[in-house]
Amino acid sequence: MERELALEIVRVTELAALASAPWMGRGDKMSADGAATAAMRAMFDTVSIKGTVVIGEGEMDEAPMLYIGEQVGSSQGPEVDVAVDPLEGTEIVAKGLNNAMSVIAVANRGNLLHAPDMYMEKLAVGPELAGKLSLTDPLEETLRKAATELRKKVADLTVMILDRTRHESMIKTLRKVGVRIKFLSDGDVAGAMAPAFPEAGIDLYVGSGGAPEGVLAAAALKCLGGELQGRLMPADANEYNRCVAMGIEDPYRILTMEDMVGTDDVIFAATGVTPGEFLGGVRYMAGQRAETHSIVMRAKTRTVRFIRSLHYLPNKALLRAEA
Ligand SMILES: O=P(O)(O)OC[C@H]1O[C@](O)(COP(=O)(O)O)[C@@H](O)[C@@H]1O
Repeated sequence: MERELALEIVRVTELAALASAPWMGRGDKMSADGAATAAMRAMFDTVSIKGTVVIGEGEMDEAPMLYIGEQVGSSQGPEVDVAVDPLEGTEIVAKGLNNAMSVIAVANRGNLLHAPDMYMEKLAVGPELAGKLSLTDPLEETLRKAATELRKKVADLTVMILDRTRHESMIKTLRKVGVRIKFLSDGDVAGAMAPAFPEAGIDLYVGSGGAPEGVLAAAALKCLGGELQGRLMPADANEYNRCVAMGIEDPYRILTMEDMVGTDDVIFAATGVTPGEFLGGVRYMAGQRAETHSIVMRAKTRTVRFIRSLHYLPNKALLRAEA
C-alpha cells in the first residue's frame, strides 16, 4: 500500500468522529453510531482502494452499511482488507464518558483475521513487555513477570480492565496481588492500546472484550511495537461452529499477533470522539470550527503520527450523509 493512503484513512476516521460527537451525553447510542457509520461510509467512497470489509457493523442482513463483505473505496487502487469500528464505545458517547474513538485498520487482502462477533480474552502490552508474557500463565504469574521485566514493584504496576461482573475473579486476583487498577467503562480498543503510550501510565491490559475489537487493537499494537494475545471465548456450540466456519480450526487456541494481523503492511487510524488515554476528543470552537485529535500509523515504518485538525464545519458536506 502507498504511504499516502494513511492520510486518506485518517480523513475517514475524522469525519466519523465529527459526525458522532454531537451525540455526546444525549443517551442515544444508536443515533451516535448511525451518524458515525453513515459519515464513514460516505467518506470511504473518496479513498483509492478496492476494500472489502472484514470487520464491520455486522452481517449483510443486520447492517445497512459497512457490513462484513461490503466493498468500499473508489474501486481504484490496492485490494485491501478493511476493519472498521465507526464508533468504538457507543455507550460512552451516549453517557458522555471517556475513550470513544472512530477506528480503521487496513491491510493487504487476506491479512486481517475475520474475527467472529463474540468475546475474546486479551492480554495487551507495550513494547517493553512484547514477547515476554503469555496468556496461558496464571494472572499472578503474569503480573510478577511484568514487574520483573519493567523493574518495578508489583504494587507499582497499573492494570487496565473493563468494569464488568464477568471479571469479578480477575479483579479479586488483581487486588490480592496488590496492583493498581484502572477500570474502563467501555472501549477496549483504547484500553488495549494504552500500555503502548507511556503517558497513559498503564502497564497491562487484561480481561475479555469483543473479538473484532481485539483484531483492531492488534493492528494498532503492531504499529506501536506492542503485543496483544487473544483467545476466543465461544459461549455455546453455535459460536464454536461459527469460528470453525470462519476458518479458525481450533477456536480455543491462543491467537498471536501474526494470526490476527498477518503482515507489516497495515495502516491504523483512530480519531477521538470523547477524550481518552492518548487522544483528545472532538472540541467545538468559535467560528463553526471543530478540533479533532487523531493517531495514524503504519507497521512497516512504525512512524506514529498525532494529527490535530481544525475543521470548518459548513464545508463538510459529507457530515450530513444520511444514516
Ligand atoms: O460491553 P461488553 O459486552 O462487555 O463488551 C465489551 C465490548 O464493548 C465495548 O466496550 C463497546 O462496544 P460498542 O462500541 O459496540 O458499544 C468494546 O470496546 C468492548 O470490546
